[in-house]
Amino acid sequence: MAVKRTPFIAGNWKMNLDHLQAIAFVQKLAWSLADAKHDFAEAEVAVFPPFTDLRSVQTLVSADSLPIGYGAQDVSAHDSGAFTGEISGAFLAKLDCRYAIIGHSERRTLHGESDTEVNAKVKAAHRHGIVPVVCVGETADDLEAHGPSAVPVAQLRAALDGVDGSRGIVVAYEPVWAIGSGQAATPAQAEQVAAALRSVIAELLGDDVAEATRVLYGGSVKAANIASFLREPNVDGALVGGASLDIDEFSSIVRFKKHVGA
Ligand SMILES: O=C(CO)COP(=O)(O)O
Repeated sequence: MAVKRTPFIAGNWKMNLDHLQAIAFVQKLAWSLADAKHDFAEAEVAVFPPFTDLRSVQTLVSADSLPIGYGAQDVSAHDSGAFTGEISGAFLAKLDCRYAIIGHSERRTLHGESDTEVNAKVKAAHRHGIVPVVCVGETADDLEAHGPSAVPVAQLRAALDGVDGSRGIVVAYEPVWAIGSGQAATPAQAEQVAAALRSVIAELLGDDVAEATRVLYGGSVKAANIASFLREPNVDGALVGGASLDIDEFSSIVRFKKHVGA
């Protein structure tokens, strides 16, 4: 029987908004969605602030029982020890983080994060009950040389090696050339890769996990294009960068059904 996957709209703030700005933002986002009578069964919402904001966001979400999830933008592959500057999944779990983004292309490119490290981080998140949001995606050169699916598929295979699928994962397909460029993939391109990624999940973790796993698209998602992605059968939401920093725009993306008449 087909599982209904709840669409997931995730806002990756990257290195933006300090903890005071984060509190104001999350409060206003919650008001905006409440005003619009957003049904969270129609779309789950989570924000991914910088590490230094997480305690403040936790306190606000918990005190006001806000229906907004949150997660970290990275997690250490290690649980504790002499790893200066790293953040353990144990600490994130203590802050009730539901998710952690792992293997974002900015970490792969700017910090040389390898497929092996991404795999170790996925396992570290699982050890602490955190759902990894595993990011994969090809560069413009990869696209030209290998087509759209080859690199994301290879990255996902490596990321999921030896992973226990019963602990939950989210996969985000983010073509590097579409990130921050204003030039999103077409919905058909996103669907093609999302379907290929779902096949990898089925092969490595089983059909039930593949059926239940949300595959997101990320890269220049805006209120104006979100509905076209969500119409695709294998695209279950979006990982939003720049547009997640604007309350009206992000709230509008979350309410994707309302503004395009989808
Ligand atoms: O990298 C992204 C989210 O992780 C996408 O960023 P943009 O939405 O700014 O293109």
